[in-house]
Amino acid sequence: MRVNDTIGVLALQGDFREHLQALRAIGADAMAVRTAAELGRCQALVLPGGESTTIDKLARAFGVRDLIRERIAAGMPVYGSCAGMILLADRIEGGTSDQETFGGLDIVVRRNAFGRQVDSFEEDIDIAGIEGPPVRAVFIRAPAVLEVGQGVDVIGRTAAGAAGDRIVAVRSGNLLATSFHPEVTGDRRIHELFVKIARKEL
Ligand SMILES: NC(=O)CC[C@H](N)C(=O)O
Repeated sequence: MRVNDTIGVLALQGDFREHLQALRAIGADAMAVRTAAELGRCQALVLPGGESTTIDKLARAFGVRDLIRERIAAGMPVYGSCAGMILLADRIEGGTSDQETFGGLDIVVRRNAFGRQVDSFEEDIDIAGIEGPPVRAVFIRAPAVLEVGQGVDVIGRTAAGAAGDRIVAVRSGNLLATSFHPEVTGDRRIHELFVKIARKEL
């Protein structure tokens, strides 16, 4: 019997409600996390899209930042979407000088890699490990991955078109990150992938 299957969604800022809804729609036990006690009840965590600097600042203010870092280092499964990808990255290129991340994922990201808000776009992307038609990926002032370390698998990239050939989805062990927002499309396959990773089925 599994002791605890609960997946937390960091609910300090950003589109955490959409992630909670997506997880619940596929039958996962999901809860909003704002405090250390709440994080303690979760065995996995989703870092939503939003504004990575704000989420980092609020995580410090709410006293959960160090705990999140420790749990990631200890192997907690985490999925980061957009700002969440930035927070998971070990390094940021072009970040504000005082911007730190939770880290744990050996990648270098560039914030706002596709331009400004007005340059937001959608593209169909094949994701390694996801069956069926490509995933409709929504990019909103999205980051891109510039470098991946050893042990990090690139599982999705944009086509070499207007957006360029960019790495936008990666997995490293228990950590999954996408530049885009699957929580806004109704296609639950990225969340299903994460739930399988969290349950150690993949
Ligand atoms: N949609 C998003 O999550 C945008 C991320 C935001 N541009 C950041 O740098 O944090």
